[in-house]
Amino acid sequence: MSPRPLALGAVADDYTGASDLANTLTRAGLRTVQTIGVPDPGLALPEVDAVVVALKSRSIPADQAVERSRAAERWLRARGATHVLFKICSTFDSTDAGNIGPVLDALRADSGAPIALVTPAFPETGRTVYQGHLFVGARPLNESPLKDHPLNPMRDADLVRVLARQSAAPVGLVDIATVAEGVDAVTARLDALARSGHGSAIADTIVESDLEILGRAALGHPLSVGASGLGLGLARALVAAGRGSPSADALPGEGVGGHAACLAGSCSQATLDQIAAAEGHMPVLRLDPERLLSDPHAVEAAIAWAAERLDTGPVLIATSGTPEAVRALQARHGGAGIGHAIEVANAATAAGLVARGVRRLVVAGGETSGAVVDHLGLRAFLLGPEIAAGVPVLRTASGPEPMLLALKSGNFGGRDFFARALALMR
Ligand SMILES: Nc1ncnc2c1ncn2[C@@H]1O[C@H](COP(=O)(O)OP(=O)(O)OP(=O)(O)O)[C@@H](O)[C@H]1O
Ligand SMILES: O=C(O)[C@@H](O)C(=O)CO
Repeated sequence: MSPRPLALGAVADDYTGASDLANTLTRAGLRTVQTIGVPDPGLALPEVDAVVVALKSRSIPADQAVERSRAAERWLRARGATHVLFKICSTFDSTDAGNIGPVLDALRADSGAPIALVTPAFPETGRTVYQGHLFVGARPLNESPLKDHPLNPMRDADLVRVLARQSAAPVGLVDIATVAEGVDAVTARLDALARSGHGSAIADTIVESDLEILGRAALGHPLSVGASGLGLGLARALVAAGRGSPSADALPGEGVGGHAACLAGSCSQATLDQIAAAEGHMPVLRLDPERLLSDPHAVEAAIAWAAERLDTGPVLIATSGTPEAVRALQARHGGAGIGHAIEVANAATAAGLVARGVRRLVVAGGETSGAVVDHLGLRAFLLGPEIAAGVPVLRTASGPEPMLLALKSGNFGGRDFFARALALMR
């Protein structure tokens, strides 16, 4: 029997962002699975309302991001998705070279969409958009910690301007006054912008009810671009239209046993605070990135350090550094490419931990999570309980031995995140 058509398809540009979205969709009433890349034909997926295809395409060359996103979109449409959400970061992580604009342009061309509604807003985590400007809490994006991001420092809060530098077509604005007027006003504004040659429009969003309006308006087109907030709006609109599942709840927190460990490669302020808090209740190894780069045995030594302690409880291994330390390291080694070498080391550490019996793994950082999940060869995840806004427990949906993972976006979670995650992962 062929599976029933998907109510919603999503292409996510990183793995933590994908789990954030899958969490939101599940909680809003869509049964959801997260796949890593386009699923192989042999991968058995449960019957679901939504599939989030996770890519690691945020910080790769734009042409590769476009190619992978198009393949994911084709797969989702072949599974019956009439609307596809391109899931980007709620802090619009990108550079002038992309990859949000180039992927948006390509998916819009493929889907025949005249225009795509775009909003990274996620009010639950403090991301709002006003007059096209993105705020992180009370600060504009360019004054938030994102200005110091190791891979894509965000130094302009005006998203109409940011996206216009990346997209081939003009970018318009759906302002908050239009959103406040309701779905018909947003639809009319999108139509007018499309008629005047705009390919996309940044939509203002202050509170969750704005997202419900935007979700309903976005469903009138085949493509939209946004973070979990827009996912919430789309899911609520679909559930209201009878496309959800009464039993869409996350899985109960079934235990998998085994050892537990945490890995941090994110250098975001939230993660730095969480590592400091973890030092109060578990052994923490701060890996010196210089040593990682120069000593071929550094990863092995870190795994041995962990192996001596895992019998007595979870451990945390972190490469994360302060903005000053990151800048100094990048200056010494000539650029942000150094991040990739550190991701490779974190992935090798994860594999060593799993080989020593770790079955519950918390990873902080989107790129870091991508490197770890790829190296471990994990293919799909089912959704478990929510640890913090945007971060669910994930359970592997394939492979011989089940594992529980938490893939934390750098800026998400409170100070006690690692303890909370481990308490829910038994
Ligand atoms: N001490 C360090 N100095 C410089 N770069 C580092 C250091 N430690 C880790 N990195 C690199 O910084 C980057 C952090 O990106 P990552 O996506 O993992 O975290 P994040 O950006 O905070 O999370 P998210 O993308 O979910 O917001 C990775 O490439 C990682 O390898
Ligand atoms: O939208 C967010 O902020 C997150 O899901 C994410 O993508 C960070 O990497």
